[in-house]
Amino acid sequence: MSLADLQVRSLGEARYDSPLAEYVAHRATNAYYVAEDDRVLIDDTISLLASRGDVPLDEVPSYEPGGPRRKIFFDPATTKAGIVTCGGLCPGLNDVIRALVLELFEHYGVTDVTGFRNGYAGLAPGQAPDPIELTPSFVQSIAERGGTVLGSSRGSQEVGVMVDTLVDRGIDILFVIGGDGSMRGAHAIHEEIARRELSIAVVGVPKTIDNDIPLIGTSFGFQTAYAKAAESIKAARVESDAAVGGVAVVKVMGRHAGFVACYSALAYQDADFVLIPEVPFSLDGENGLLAQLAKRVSERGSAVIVLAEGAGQDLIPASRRTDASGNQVLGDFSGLLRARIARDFKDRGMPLTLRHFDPGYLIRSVPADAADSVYCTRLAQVAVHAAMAGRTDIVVGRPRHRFAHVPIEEVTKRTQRVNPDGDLWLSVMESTGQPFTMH
Ligand SMILES: Nc1ncnc2c1ncn2[C@@H]1O[C@H](COP(=O)(O)OP(=O)(O)OP(=O)(O)O)[C@@H](O)[C@H]1O
Ligand SMILES: O=P(O)(O)OC[C@H]1O[C@](O)(CO)[C@@H](O)[C@@H]1O
Repeated sequence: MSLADLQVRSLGEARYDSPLAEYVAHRATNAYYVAEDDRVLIDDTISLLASRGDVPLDEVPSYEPGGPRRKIFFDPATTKAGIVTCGGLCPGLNDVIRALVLELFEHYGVTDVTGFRNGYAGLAPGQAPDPIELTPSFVQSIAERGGTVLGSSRGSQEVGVMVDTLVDRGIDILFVIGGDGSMRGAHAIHEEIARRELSIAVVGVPKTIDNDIPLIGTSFGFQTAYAKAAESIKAARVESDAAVGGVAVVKVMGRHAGFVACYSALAYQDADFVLIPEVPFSLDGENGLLAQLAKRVSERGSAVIVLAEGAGQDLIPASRRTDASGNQVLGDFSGLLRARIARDFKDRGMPLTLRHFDPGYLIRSVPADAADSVYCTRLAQVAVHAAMAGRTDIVVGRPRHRFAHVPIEEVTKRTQRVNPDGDLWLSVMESTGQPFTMH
């Protein structure tokens, strides 16, 4: 694996003493890693990888550590910040908004924070309701509910128009909470800002319940989401165990990445088969899924299949994966699978009670659990420290268990997938007992 040196952009030289300067000075003398020059290799990453001989020292990524800086770029007294949430929902969005606002107000003394409504549409005049003023009292209780108080959207907006809005409103810092598409948008906004030679920081807090954004560690809300999906799998197990020839199909989100399916299936080890987009399989044939399923039901009396929504797409006729305009869409493999199971059990003369569970939107609309809420708070704090220090065109994340700044372009270059040869998939195989190949 060749790992890039992750160059972080900054708006310019830090000019003001940070309100947290005293704490930073204290930390610099006690730090696990030396943060004095704001650009260091993470010590434990180097020693771990180098000691294992996995990666040559010069290929270890140099993430810039997250955290407060002694000097900052923006004057808190005059700084105006904006927050926008884009893309699909994810547990913890309100937690991130809340923590951004509290950190800005309470630790930096920034008192002007605008919440743009309905995603990037809120940055295009006339496309969304007026922005709202975000204050500590407004955000105090918002994390009790799922979703986002700001609203979200997926529409397409002119980058130049969005930057015009930032300029018109005097915004110095834009926080973008969203998925890979939103981060591409954030990078495009940064490019336009740079082209106009403006000093506006763009900092992303990556969001995806699919956990498919690379280099950031686990994404916030992911744990809450798979825990919710695991409840459906547990229910599916109970239902199928109590039925004659009980088979349950639990469809979970995951268009291109099967992380939700893997983790939710591992949670209570209630699944017999996990199907993910990264691992192809056949329905027919001696080792195909249908034969394996019949075998499992004969032996155990029931079976639970956890299906990531993007799995099995290659088994659906192309015409059912294309919309009226010719665009590729997600085909209904769950429907096809259930039809094939019904036919197969009938052909085999086996009794069947087939149940379908679709936790779908439920898993992403719930509030964050305590662990995710903590994670959201810490990510938001790191995002505020980064922005106040003038970092731009970055996202915050926790690669290798260290909060860090990662250039936006690095996280949007590729998407993270379950490695079919990796230890997560091995755990799934061990837990379910399904064969490594089903062809
Ligand atoms: N290259 C780009 N330039 C400008 N805006 C973009 C770009 N790519 C995506 N966007 C905008 O980002 C917003 C969110 O994108 P998208 O719908 O892909 O969701 P997402 O952030 O990937 O979240 P999810 O993970 O839920 O899909 C949309 O408003 C979209 O127009
Ligand atoms: O229905 P929506 O909002 O377009 O979102 C569905 C998609 O969003 C995600 O939750 C996140 O990208 C996917 O797992 C899912 O396919």
